[in-house]
Amino acid sequence: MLNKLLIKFRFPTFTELIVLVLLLFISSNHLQAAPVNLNEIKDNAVGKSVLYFQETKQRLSVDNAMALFSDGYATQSTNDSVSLGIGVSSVWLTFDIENPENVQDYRLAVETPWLDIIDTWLVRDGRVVRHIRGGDAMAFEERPMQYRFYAFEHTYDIGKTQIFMRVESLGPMAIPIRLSRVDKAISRDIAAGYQYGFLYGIMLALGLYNLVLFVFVRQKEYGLYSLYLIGFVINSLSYTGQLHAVFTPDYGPYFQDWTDIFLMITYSVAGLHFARHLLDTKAYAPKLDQFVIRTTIIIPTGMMFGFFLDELVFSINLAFILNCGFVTLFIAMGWYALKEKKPFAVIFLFSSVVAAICITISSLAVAGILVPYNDYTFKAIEVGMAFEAIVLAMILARQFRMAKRDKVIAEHHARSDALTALNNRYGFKEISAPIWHHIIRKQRDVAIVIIDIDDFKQVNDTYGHYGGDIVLKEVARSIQDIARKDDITARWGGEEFIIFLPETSQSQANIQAERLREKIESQPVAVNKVKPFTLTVSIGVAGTEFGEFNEKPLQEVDLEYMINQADKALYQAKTTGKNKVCLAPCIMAS
Ligand SMILES: Nc1nc2c(ncn2[C@@H]2O[C@H](COP(=O)(O)OP(=O)(O)OP(=O)(O)O)[C@@H](O)[C@H]2O)c(=O)[nH]1
Repeated sequence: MLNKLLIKFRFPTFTELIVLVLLLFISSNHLQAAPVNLNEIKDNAVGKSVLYFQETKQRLSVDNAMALFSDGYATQSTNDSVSLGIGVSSVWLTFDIENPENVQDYRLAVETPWLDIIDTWLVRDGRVVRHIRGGDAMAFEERPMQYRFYAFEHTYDIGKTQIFMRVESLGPMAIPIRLSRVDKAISRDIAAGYQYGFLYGIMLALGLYNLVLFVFVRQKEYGLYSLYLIGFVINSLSYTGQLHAVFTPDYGPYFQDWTDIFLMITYSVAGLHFARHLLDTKAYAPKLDQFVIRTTIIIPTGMMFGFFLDELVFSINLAFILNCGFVTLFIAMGWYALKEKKPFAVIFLFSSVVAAICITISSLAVAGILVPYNDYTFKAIEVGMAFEAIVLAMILARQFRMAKRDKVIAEHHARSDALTALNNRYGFKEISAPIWHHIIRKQRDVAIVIIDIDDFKQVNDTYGHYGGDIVLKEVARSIQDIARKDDITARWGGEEFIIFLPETSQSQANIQAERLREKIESQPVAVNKVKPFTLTVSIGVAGTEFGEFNEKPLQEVDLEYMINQADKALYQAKTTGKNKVCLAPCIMAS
């Protein structure tokens, strides 16, 4: 009829048009996808050669399915991965393999590890020559290959081999099929082994490093971060089957499924709490913080109910919800931290967004939406997570350094006097104690000088507290100027100062003290442009001569006693006219 139309060159009648449309419709129903030519492929996704349909009611036999395909009851896949959503009915797929020349070994793999049951029938000349069953629901050791994904190898004879597959799964129905020459598949496996080894190696090393830090530093962040990272790596190894192939080959799919769910929930919960602590969200985003806490209580509790009631699908859904929420909550926490100008917020948010983009790329690629399915897009999720892990580790390392620096600063503040920047009483004791013991061991001389500003109350009364503070700073500066490198200077109390002079006898210390007294006396102090006034100090000195103090060997004296003696000498200086140096045991020096 079509020929007639073309030969006569006239407009078709209405009836002819109807027939033409029907013919077109029938021919489109008899879909004929291009076969996969083994001459042309080495290592290819074959999705675009695939026809598929979904079972509607009861389970079909392979003969029923073949009949339906030959009746044209199918849809042509336009993507490398056939993708139909979550919780959908089982799918039948078919494609032809054309081998024009040599008999060759090929590996067929379905590259998502979560598909429950996959059956493949190889058909030649209308006869099933091989049936291969596998999938995630089968124990690892019962699968056609001890491999990450459903896969089998086959030697294809010359001519056409039809492939019929049935895929059943409760999880996302994404079916990326790859046909590779076995040698190519093996080299891809080796390359993937290196890539995964590298990524997981980094993540595990970071996880373990932070675990060690947690054990020694006892800071929650390190523990949570290491749980998050190690949990993620073990989860990846578990759902790709590698963990079970090595450690738990006999435990079966029930154990494997629940291990995946437990690990997924563990690392998500640890990751979320890690982010809360790192960013301190409780302080400025209490609602979000509470939401995260509740989420990490409710979902694992629900999951445990699912576990006790043996509701696998319910628990899987909860784990997926938490996993999706995980990325969103990370970004939300990062966003709040950024608004609060928290340190590390920018880099935290950046790494979370990169991870989220990578996860989306992999998900879309596997779902066959917008993003082409290939090795890079498939592994984007791992790369994204590794990137985030490294960035978070860097943040933790920086935080560790900052915490150490803060500790040093805090310790310094605890030991020094804020007004004069000299040591305070605590700092003085801390520093001088070991030197005191050293001097005793070596039988050297040592001296203590205590300085008190004369009539300081009057300074305060005349020039105010502010003026008094200026005087205190001036005296501290003079003490610093006179002191030698090894002397330990401190503010001992209100307007009292102390100097610890190692390797110095009492007579030498007396000279130093006298020098100091003269220096202060000769240096008028100015407060608020008022006429400068003169200060005086009284000083008490206690020290050894030839290794003896008050005719006692130094071993029989302690530092407190020597300080006490210097204080008594100071008291004598005060009570006998001020502006003078007195020596212990209370001998007038000048
Ligand atoms: N401005 C200022 N005054 C202080 C500080 N610490 C203590 N004082 C004051 O120092 C004064 C010490 O007074 P007193 O103990 O009577 O001693 P003084 O007036 O120096 O008399 P003498 O010691 O007998 O010469 C008090 O008025 C304290 O309030 C301080 O850090 N800054």
